[in-house]
Amino acid sequence: MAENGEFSFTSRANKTGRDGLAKIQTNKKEAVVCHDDSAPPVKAQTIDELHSLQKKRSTPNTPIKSTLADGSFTSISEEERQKQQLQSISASLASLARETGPKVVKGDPEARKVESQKLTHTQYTPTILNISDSALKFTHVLYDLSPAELYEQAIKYEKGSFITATGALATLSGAKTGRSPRDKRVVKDETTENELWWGKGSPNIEMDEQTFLVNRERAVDYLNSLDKVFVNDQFLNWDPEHRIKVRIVSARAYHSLFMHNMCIRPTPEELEDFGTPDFTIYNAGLFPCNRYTHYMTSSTSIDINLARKEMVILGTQYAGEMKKGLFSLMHYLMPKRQILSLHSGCNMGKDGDVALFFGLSGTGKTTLSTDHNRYLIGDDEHCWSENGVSNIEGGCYAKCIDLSREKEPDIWNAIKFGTVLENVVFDEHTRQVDYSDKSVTENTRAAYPIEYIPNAKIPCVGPHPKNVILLACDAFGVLPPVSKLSLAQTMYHFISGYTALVAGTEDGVKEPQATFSACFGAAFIMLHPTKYAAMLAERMQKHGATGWLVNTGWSGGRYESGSRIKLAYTRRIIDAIHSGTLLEANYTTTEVFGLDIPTGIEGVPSEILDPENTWSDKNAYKETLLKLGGLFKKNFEGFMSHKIGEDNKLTEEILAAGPVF
Ligand SMILES: Nc1ncnc2c1ncn2[C@@H]1O[C@H](COP(=O)(O)OP(=O)(O)OP(=O)(O)O)[C@@H](O)[C@H]1O
Ligand SMILES: O=C([O-])CC(=O)C(=O)O
Ligand SMILES: [Ca+2]
Ligand SMILES: [Mn+2]
Repeated sequence: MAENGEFSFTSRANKTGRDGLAKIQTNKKEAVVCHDDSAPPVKAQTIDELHSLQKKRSTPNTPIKSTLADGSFTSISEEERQKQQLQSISASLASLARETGPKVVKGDPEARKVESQKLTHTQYTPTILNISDSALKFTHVLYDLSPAELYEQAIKYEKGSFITATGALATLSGAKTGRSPRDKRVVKDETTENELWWGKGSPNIEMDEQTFLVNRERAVDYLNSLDKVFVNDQFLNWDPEHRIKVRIVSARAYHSLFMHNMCIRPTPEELEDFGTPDFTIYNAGLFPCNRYTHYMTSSTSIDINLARKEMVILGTQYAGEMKKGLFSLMHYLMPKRQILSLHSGCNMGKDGDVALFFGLSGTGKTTLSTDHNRYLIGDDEHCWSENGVSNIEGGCYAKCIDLSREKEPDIWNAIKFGTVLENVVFDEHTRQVDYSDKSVTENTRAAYPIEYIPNAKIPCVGPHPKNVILLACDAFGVLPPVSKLSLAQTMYHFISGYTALVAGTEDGVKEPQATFSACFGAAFIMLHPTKYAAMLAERMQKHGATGWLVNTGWSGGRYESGSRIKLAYTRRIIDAIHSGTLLEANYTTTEVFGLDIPTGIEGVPSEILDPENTWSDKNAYKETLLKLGGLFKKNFEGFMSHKIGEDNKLTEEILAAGPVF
């Protein structure tokens, strides 16, 4: 690896056509020479002409409509439509201080080099108050490019972009290979001060409007200083009544392709009628924030301004920031409409039975919602409204570490042309990915459109959930592989949001690290956790959903003596939940956590169902169990004074549903 953190594949990558192609010298008069190919000659006089034939122009879209003052529709010319679109993009990229937008022109600056002299740019020139050099410069916009075009852009201009053996686009996200929650700021104004969750435990770090504008200007100036920017206009939420229009302005083809895959892709007709976006992201990627700016504590800042409907990203190229930034937005907008937003996966059986999968990062939402025998509604972000469930996204974001074809065939097969593969390591020659390699990061990821999963349910909506499955990866090895929960227990564990991972291995000390993250996604919620919990309780009660706690972590002892529960067993457990057989099983109740555990499940060794059986040292088991119980209690102290729902009854039940000892 080179010192800049990027891979260098010296010889191979640089051999191709750097010097451009030489002009063919054709000589018509000498065409009598006998050639062994009998095909008609190519209809081009020069190589450039030949290349221009290769790219077929897309068939024009259906007639473009625009609304007249009297409400009737009229067709507008392609030229006029382009002009309107460019005006909208120019307005998006406008400097607020100078009150002027950049001169925006569509297309790749490289492709236009030759023609540029004769080209008349369709430009937007607003009333210019102050002219500066930046206002005289053109910014080329690569608008809603196709995956193929984005591949070309990435490979040509973004170091670290390669096509893997199965056709995916391998990329590097730079210095950041995960989100930066401590750099996520939200503008506190008169409205958000009262509406949002602030203070201890809240993910919303405050910033003021002025500072937001400073960062926004920095991002916009950076983007406008580039030769070209990428713009995606897309949707969030498959529920047509509550669809949100988002625009993403970014500096990298990687980011544009990532969002193309992760958000809902508009049809050409929908794109024509797109209009003004409801929310805009300015992703300046590697360009840092100014550390002398008020509130800045590092070179990274991810800033949300709900009033302005904008988000600015400075100093990180990790694409997950965009995805999860929009999720935060939905966690604000949806509850305002009485819709519950959830960090969960979701799938549906042949009979229409829907299951939600909650859990923190790496606990199995994507793995377990991607089930060959069920329809995938979504792997990570959903809404639960009066009408049922809907996916917020149009793609999946799967963890790839140790991915295997046998255990996760549908995810494996989704890693093909169009898929973004982040931070993986592959063979220099064959471009075969080594999924076990953690050299860049353990958080290797694949982002693919949901249709890449063969049994995806399109549109990604479904009826009210029947089962609510809470996933925890318990590295202490004391939580049972599955427990049936009462409503109060479901709320207790939902608010706790527990998981535990094994800490870093560098110094040989492997102590499980318990993490509690309210609503299994505290990093993304905007309101107090009890607001979401109350909505979940109300919906589960109304629709008769059953809660389950599934430990996808350790069994047979702690991390050092035990091992992670086999994925095959977890899948059998989940099957028994879906089929309804687990609801009918016999149960016993555990000590301390008071969890109801089944005595038998088809395809799962009965002895593992009660974790106590799997520990050879019973004292160590009890000690570890009490230790974890203590951590739960301590974490829940912060929620003791909050009421959940209309009456105090549920609140009291929830408080009593935690560990007792
Ligand atoms: N018993 C098990 N159950 C579920 N997953 C398991 C199990 N054993 C190992 N795994 C592995 O754990 C990982 C679960 O990650 P997954 O992508 O499903 O996380 P996620 O909950 O979707 O997280 P994120 O919100 O970060 O996307 C996968 O790599 C999977 O192969
Ligand atoms: O957002 C990410 O980087 C990955 C993810 O899904 C999560 O952490 O929940
Ligand atoms: Ca996931
Ligand atoms: Mn997630």
